[in-house]
Amino acid sequence: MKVAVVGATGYGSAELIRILHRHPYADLTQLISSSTAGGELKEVFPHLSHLSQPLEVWDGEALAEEVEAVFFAAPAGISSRLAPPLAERGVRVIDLAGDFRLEGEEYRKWYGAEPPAHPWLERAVYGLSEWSAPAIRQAELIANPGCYPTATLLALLPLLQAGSIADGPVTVDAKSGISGAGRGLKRTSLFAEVNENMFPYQVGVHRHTPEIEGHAARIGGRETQVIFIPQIVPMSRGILVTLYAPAAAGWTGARVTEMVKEVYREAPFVRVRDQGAWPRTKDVQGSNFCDIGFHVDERTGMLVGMAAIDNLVKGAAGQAVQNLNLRMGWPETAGLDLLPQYP
Ligand SMILES: NC(=O)C1=CN([C@@H]2O[C@H](COP(=O)(O)OP(=O)(O)OC[C@H]3O[C@@H](n4cnc5c(N)ncnc54)[C@H](OP(=O)(O)O)[C@@H]3O)[C@@H](O)[C@H]2O)C=CC1
Ligand SMILES: CC(=O)N[C@@H](CCC(=O)OP(=O)(O)O)C(=O)O
Repeated sequence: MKVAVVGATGYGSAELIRILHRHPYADLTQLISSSTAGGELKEVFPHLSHLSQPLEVWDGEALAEEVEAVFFAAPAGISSRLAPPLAERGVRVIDLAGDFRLEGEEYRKWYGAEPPAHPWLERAVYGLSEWSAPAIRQAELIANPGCYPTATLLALLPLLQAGSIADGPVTVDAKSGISGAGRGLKRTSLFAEVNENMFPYQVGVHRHTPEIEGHAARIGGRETQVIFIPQIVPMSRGILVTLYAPAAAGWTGARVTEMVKEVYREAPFVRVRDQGAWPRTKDVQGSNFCDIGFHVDERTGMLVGMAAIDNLVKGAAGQAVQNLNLRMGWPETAGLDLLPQYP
């Protein structure tokens, strides 16, 4: 099946190209670029200098004729304009940006912009693959989750569903490699700012706060407030989320672990780690795995959940391909049988 990527010169696109290159059913025939149309892929990605693929200008009409699915890997605000006309014409859309993840009012408040026009915001399906597969299989437009919400929700949702944490806010301490900020030039992404440095940013105002809370309520069935503290750590890739909440009565670390193993028994990309074998970013690097682990501190009664993903794979391009696989009825793992790169 022919597919296209919009936003061809970014990190998310590079990862989509890597994954789709080995996909058995999807053929990446169109790369759409706003900055480099008319050029070639190898000009912007020297690591792909052996591939000759042109970068093309956006033409929605032509795209709808030529491909059956389009991945949007551009910043927020692009897909809300360009994706609905494609979806109207039956092209499957998978959006890596945040345009279709929040309800209208929330979007206005946290993105400071107008949400996508009715009815596409309502019709879009939030693509957390492990939790929304039946809806994803029918979806016209898939809102791929953000990287931090993916890691957080995969650890948090089983706890909410099983009642293993008491009511009250959940603290989400989240650390990310700098590729999460994209390939654009920013002072906070410079080597001298990131190397041998760690820093929180957007504390209390990050857009992933409403995304986590909204989908924790919608999927997990329980209103939950989160205190979300994103931080940059001196790595290229990887996210480690540690969440804290008071455990409900009777839940030990071992019991939580067994319960969550059962929840993800048939999920090919979620690996629930045994007590002591805690998730590590290097164990998932370059792969679509999310590793999660749980501890209940007997002295304080606090439950600690830990989740590691590669932000560009399970946090972006990998989950996007997983969602295409679900949508098309292909094996969920098609193109994604990537072992982590270690060390
Ligand atoms: N990096 C990550 O870990 C994750 C990213 N995401 C989301 O995925 C999307 C892509 O992210 P990522 O690849 O990291 O971002 P990058 O900044 O690396 O790339 C985005 C690309 O979008 C294109 N683009 C189109 N219009 C514009 C514009 N007005 N301004 C700037 N760029 C534009 C550019 O490609 P061209 O010039 O070829 O058009 C650019 O290279 C974003 O929405 C991001 O929030 C989601 C989860 C994780
Ligand atoms: C390290 C870093 O900067 N990370 C990005 C999150 C990447 C992501 O998931 O972005 P979207 O929700 O916009 O798709 C950030 O904090 O904005």
